[in-house]
Amino acid sequence: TSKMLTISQALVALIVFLLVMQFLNLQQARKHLPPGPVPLPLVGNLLQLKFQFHRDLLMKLAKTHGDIFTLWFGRTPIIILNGFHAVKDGLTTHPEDVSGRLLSPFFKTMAQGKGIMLATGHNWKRQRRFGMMILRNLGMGKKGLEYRVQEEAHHLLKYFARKPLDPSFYLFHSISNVICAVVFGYRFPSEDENFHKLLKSNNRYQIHPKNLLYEFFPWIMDHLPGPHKKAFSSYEVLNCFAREEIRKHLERGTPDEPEDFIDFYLAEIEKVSDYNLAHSVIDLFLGGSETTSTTLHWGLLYMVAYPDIQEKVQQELDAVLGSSQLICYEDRRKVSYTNAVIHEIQRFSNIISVGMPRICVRNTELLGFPLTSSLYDPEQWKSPRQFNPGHFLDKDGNFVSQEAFLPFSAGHRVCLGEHLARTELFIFFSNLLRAFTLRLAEGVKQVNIEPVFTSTLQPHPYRVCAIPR
Ligand code: HEM
Repeated sequence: TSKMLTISQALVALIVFLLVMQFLNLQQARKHLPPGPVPLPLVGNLLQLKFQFHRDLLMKLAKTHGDIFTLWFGRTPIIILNGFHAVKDGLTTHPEDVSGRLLSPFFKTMAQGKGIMLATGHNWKRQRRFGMMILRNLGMGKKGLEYRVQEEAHHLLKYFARKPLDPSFYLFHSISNVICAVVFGYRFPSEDENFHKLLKSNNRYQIHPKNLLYEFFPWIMDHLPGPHKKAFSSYEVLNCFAREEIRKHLERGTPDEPEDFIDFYLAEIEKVSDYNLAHSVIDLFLGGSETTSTTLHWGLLYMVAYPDIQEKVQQELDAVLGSSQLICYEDRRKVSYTNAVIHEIQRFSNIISVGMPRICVRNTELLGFPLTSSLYDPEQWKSPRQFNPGHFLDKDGNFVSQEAFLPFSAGHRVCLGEHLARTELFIFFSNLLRAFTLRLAEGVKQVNIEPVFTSTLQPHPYRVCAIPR
């Protein structure tokens, strides 16, 4: 036993030695990076962060360490940019340098660096340029993007006439249908079984704290059950669906006038040698569904919480747009107050409170770059923690845009769907408020405007009565 003891003592001593060495190495590495809390061996700052990136905690750390600070994700340093100036400078001063995406084991297994959102370097550039060109081409013509949005808004009004309801599913359904129409060329009826499968897959694709285990031990977790397996199988459902749609498009051949994203892509396939289409399709579906519908979900809740603001929007819409005119995105210029309210909904809900990680492509010691939003920067907004459409109005009530309004991020990877998202927000919101007055469902006394922290910030579930006007 004394021999055993010495072996185990030697093991313990070795482990302690390695931990101390790692601690010292970390201290050495920290000297070349922005300041930040002291990292521990193995976990870095993950214990202090409670294994998540929480907006308020990050903003608190910025108060102590400055607007550019370093956190350690295990042995990987991650630079956090906080507030307008740090975010803007960090993403736009050398935009090319920070245009990489952190391809962690979890995301690597999922998308293999293909498509747009999780790709880096040459492949990303080509897929992104291609995606943007197609969306621009689809924007033109009678069946263009705006037409699709108007069509979906029209369907949504029918659902809202049933009351009281939890609006989240209907919003999500309509917004994903816009993407389906754009990408696949058709919309799904609400009862379609395939569509429900797709929507369910979208919900599961989230960065679950438990998936962190996969980031550290992918080779072990590959053989164990857990939320990572669910996320992978959901992604596979989307992947199969996308591939099946591509097959159908190939079978029927490309029409002379391409009608949807897949048509355009296939018409160009000879010019783009490799096959990233399925992943680009998934990126548009994932990037374009939950984001916009969650923003609208917040918007309706704020209207219930602030009925005087709701009434002012309705008065403006009635006076300027009338009760039956088809609402176009261009109309936003005529309704300053409504436009300001929509911007304030995006600012205040701050749904992507910690942005998508970037990596430096020039620096060999790649750094991650999640960033807290500039939307709550006290130096940029009069009352950052209050819902106040005045943030976007001058003293005469005209709409004014604000530099610090960066919900779609900035630089070379700025959101690809920004124009579509803005069109959707305006057309959906104006149509809903023109048609209905929103009130809390009977018996519900309180409105909770605090967020639930998931991958995007979500409102707590609520039910509204949509009273036809
Ligand atoms: C309110 C709605 C939306 C918000 C707040 C939003 C926000 C964002 C943000 C913050 C990023 C990360 C940019 C970065 O890396 O810095 C992003 C990327 C992206 N978004 Fe959106 N988005 C919205 C709607 C959409 C829509 C409708 C689409 C689809 C057409 C879309 C497609 C994408 C894609 C493909 C990317 C990846 C771009 C790249 O990595 O190059 N988004 N979005």
